[in-house]
Amino acid sequence: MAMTTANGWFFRSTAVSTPPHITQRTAAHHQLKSSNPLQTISSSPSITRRKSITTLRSPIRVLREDIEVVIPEADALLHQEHSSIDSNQEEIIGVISSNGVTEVEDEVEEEQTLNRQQIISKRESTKGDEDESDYDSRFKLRNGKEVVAEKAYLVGVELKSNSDGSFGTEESLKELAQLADTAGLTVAGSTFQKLANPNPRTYIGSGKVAEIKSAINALDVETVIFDDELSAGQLRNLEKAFGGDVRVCDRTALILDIFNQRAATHEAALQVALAQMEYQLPRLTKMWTHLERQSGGKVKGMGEKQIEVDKRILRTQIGFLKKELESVRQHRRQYRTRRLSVPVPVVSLVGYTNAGKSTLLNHLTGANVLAEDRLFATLDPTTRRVQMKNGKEFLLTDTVGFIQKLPTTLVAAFRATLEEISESSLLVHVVDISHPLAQQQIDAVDKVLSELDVASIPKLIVWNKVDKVSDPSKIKMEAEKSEDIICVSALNGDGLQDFCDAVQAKLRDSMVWVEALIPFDKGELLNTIHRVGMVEGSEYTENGTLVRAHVPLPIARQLTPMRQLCIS
Ligand SMILES: Nc1nc2c(ncn2[C@@H]2O[C@H](COP(=O)(O)OP(=O)(O)OP(=O)(O)O)[C@@H](O)[C@H]2O)c(=O)[nH]1
Ligand SMILES: [Mg+2]
Repeated sequence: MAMTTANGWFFRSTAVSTPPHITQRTAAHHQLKSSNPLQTISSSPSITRRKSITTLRSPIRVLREDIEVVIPEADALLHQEHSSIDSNQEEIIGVISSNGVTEVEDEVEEEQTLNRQQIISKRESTKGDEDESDYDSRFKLRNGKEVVAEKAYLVGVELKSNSDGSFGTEESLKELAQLADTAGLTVAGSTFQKLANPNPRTYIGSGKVAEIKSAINALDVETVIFDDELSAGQLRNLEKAFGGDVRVCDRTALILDIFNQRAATHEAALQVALAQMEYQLPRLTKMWTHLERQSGGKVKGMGEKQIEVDKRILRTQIGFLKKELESVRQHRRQYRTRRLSVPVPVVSLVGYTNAGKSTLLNHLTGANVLAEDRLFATLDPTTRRVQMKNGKEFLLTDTVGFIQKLPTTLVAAFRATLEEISESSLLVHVVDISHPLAQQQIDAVDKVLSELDVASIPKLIVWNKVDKVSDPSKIKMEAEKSEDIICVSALNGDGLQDFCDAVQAKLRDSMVWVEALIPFDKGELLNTIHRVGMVEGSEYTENGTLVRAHVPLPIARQLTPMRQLCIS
């Protein structure tokens, strides 16, 4: 059965046998989970999957669904999905790959990996009732996409102890509004408060709580989003204080939600699921409240016990996820090793979200990676070959964007993906130079990079979107002061030749100087040196071709016996 609460919340019972308290689920989240293999609530063939819908829900409510669906079948589900992961993974790691964002493909794959138990539970839960059409009517078209028009109110806090001169509270709130928009929410209003210290009970002061409560009533707000991470107690107290069914969540939950919506590959989905569960684990106290409400009064002891059960279940799931992630990564490592054996230098694009990394990759390689004016358009690394006019080539990898206040659980979960960049020959830091907070964004990116052990990799800085600044020539003059900065417009192609030249010069610095005598029967090796190295000179001798060149390390290794030949 499905029912709609006063503010549009959807609840339905489930046919999967679960602890009695784990019975509520939301229809919107039902959709959300389709991008997450461990949470795949796929559907009968007639029910197609939607993307870009509002999926923001209290993390605790999300949690209940996770438990509900995954536990009975977790192991089977993991194995069942593995075959499809592999092909998907190969596609991503391969030299010429797609990041698999095509919605149609996702749907097909989803149907293929449908879990039997889920089909049964889905059928039973939909049998004879109207809940699908019920929540269908909730979706509205916005910017050509289906969303639930759900109103959010944003709250920021300026802590005196936190005046490190980076993002100001108002700027940070603006970014939070962009995040909310990306998640499909409508921002109804926002407020912020200056505090010496956060209130341990409600984070903000009681006066502010009352002010927000009035705004909630006046604006018909359904979700209040805080710009900083809140504790379980603060979340609970704020929900109580605001009353009704108003949901309270924080920036971290919002970002996790966006990642969950956007995870297009199995590895990304696993990483996000892991980050969500780790975020939820210390916030499980909400269960107790829920239990109290269900029984219509206090159920001391019982609730507490249930929390322990829930925590154990969650820890088991975290264990499953980590195991599965390890196996996916093992697979990725094999492809990486294979890729490294092809000695084409790898250049990684890093940068703040929305800086234009994917647009740059698309322009240089003719790729079709999703690039849009939304935060976190890209979650999975995509690698493509860039062929320069002079015949040289390198591999270009697009990566997930960074953001200030990046949830630590996410950084940890995505560490393996990000660590790929630590094996690249060059990092290209893409900056949206037209952004008013460009410097703060650069600092935020450098902060994440400093945690990733990439200090020894040469770096090139690209000031992108020069077409958007008010005085491009001034910006270009500024950039010319440093040989590590290149100005481009990834959108109209301005400066891309300079960019390729700068990449080549930087790559040469990371290569090894060799002089080697290549026997005539090793013509293929000579071709490779010309293709990926920088040949300074070559001459034919009786015994082969004598080359002097900068080459990538793997080629230098291959050339070792020939270098000895040359020396003797
Ligand atoms: N005017 C202008 N817009 C650009 C330029 N480069 C990218 N954009 C726009 O900026 C937005 C973000 O571009 P993306 O390429 O998706 O940015 P990204 O860095 O890959 O973002 P994430 O994947 O979210 O990390 C898109 O709307 C692009 O069209 C540029 O040189 N000039
Ligand atoms: Mg991108």
